[in-house]
Amino acid sequence: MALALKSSCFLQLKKPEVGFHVCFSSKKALISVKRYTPVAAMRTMEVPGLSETFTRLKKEGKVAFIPYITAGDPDLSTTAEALKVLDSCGSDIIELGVPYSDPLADGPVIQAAATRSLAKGTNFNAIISMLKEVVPELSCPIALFTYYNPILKRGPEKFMSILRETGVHGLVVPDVPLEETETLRVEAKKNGVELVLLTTPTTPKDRMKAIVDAAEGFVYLVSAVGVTGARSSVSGNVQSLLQEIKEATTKPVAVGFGISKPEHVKQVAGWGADGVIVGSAMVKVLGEAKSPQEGLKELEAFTRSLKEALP
Ligand SMILES: O=P(O)(O)OC[C@@H](O)[C@@H](O)c1c[nH]c2ccccc12
Repeated sequence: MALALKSSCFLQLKKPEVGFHVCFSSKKALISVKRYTPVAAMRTMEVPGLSETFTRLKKEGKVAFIPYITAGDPDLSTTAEALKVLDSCGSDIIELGVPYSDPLADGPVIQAAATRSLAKGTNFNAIISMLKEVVPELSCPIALFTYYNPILKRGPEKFMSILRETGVHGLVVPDVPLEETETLRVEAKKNGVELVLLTTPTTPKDRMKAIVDAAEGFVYLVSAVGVTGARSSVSGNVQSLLQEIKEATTKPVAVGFGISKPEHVKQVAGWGADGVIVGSAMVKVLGEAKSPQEGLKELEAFTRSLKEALP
């Protein structure tokens, strides 16, 4: 006897990757239970991590384009839209900054963005809630950028598990020296989060070697001494720094600080960088526009112009 299907429903377990489709007959008899993978979880699982992204790009002869924006500037719903715009314009990894009141490594543009964002009431938990909604819609991985304070507040273990649950693939923390990264690295690894480490033009060679050995995802080469911010040209020093790092490691190296124009992006790629990071110039376009809508439009055009300058 055929059973008339009365109702069916989807049940999702706490684990985002496991769900069940349950069917009942009109007489409330259980017909079937099928395991399924929710669409959102499928998307999250398909998105490769940072190092995997670089491996794929290398095979294709491409250089990663990595924009940075500050979360909550001008507000979190615009950040959500901006992430989608950056993703759809072909960003390979997006670095999303958590605003902080004392951003010691940041120049005026990112400082102002953090101030605007904090004035709107942006906090870590709100950023995470926004990301939980948006990450499943993105095809590129997110590297969260934060000063140490929010990590200290929650403890590295809890912090990293939050990143894992949110689908964040990478983490950049500029104010933790290598010697202090041990616990962070252990907890990051446990949670599948790649901890990116930074090296600068003034980092001694031995220390640079220790940094590249410990780095996950990619090595962040800070192109110039000082704070973040657009500069008229990229320091010629970067080419030899890249060479030194490449002699010390096979891990991918992305260059950031002061890169703000298609010419810069092209030049750094020509010097052999595996990725280019553009922060302040992006933040300026988005945060200083007449309206969020204008900002998003300009962000799209600017991203395309930078992306087109890359192989
Ligand atoms: O803004 P710039 O000069 O384009 O640099 C990249 C940068 O913004 C981003 O990676 C970043 C933002 N704040 C930082 C602090 C330290 C190191 C890196 C960063």
